[in-house]
Amino acid sequence: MQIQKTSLPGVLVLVPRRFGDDRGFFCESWSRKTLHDAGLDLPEFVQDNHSLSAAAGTLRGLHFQAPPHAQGKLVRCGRGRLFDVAVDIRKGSPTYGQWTGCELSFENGRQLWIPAGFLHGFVTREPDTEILYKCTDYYAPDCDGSVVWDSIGIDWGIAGRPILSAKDAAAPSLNEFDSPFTYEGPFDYEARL
Ligand SMILES: Cc1cn([C@H]2C[C@H](O)[C@@H](COP(=O)(O)OP(=O)(O)O[C@H]3O[C@@H](C)C(=O)[C@@H](O)[C@H]3O)O2)c(=O)[nH]c1=O
Repeated sequence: MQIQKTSLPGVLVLVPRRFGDDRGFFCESWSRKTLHDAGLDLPEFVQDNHSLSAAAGTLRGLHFQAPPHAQGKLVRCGRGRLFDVAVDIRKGSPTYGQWTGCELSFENGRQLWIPAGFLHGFVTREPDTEILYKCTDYYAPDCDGSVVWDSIGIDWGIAGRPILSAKDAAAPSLNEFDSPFTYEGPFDYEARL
């Protein structure tokens, strides 16, 4: 398992080991023990999500759940290719409003760890792209929130407008948004990695 820091402290790229053979490959896509041995203890995951986006250029986000149901997410791509993005929305954070992104694909097997206190969104780069992610809290529609995709200066790598849900198209901009998260200092694991 490789663990790589990103430009946003707290957000990590994880690359599980793949064992290839004549049949294809095998990989442990999640192992609490392997991560613990590498110095990374993530919160407990309680829900796994899976979605399919039929067309390339489909953008879902930027989403969060507010406390007390804030979610950390461990994201990977099951089929196809997508560009996954995290944005720090913790008030008082030295990196408030900053974003980082990573291409996740079936081919590269990368995963992105996005802690609570960050927006999450992605755009698909191939038709029929599947995303799979583990969440640290259950879906709580009353705590669901979003920020519009084009109010942060993210380079999504797309030409023209993406395909959006009506809800995502009508989301507030980052400037209009009052974040429910507050910065509580650096994540313990950053110093250990
Ligand atoms: C997120 C979610 C949605 N739903 C339902 C609500 C709705 O009827 C339908 C589709 O929901 P949405 O349009 O919100 O789906 P989607 O736009 O794919 O939302 C997801 O986007 C990515 C970026 C995330 O980070 C996720 O946490 C989630 O917010 O699924 C659940 O039952 N459980 C869930 O956990």
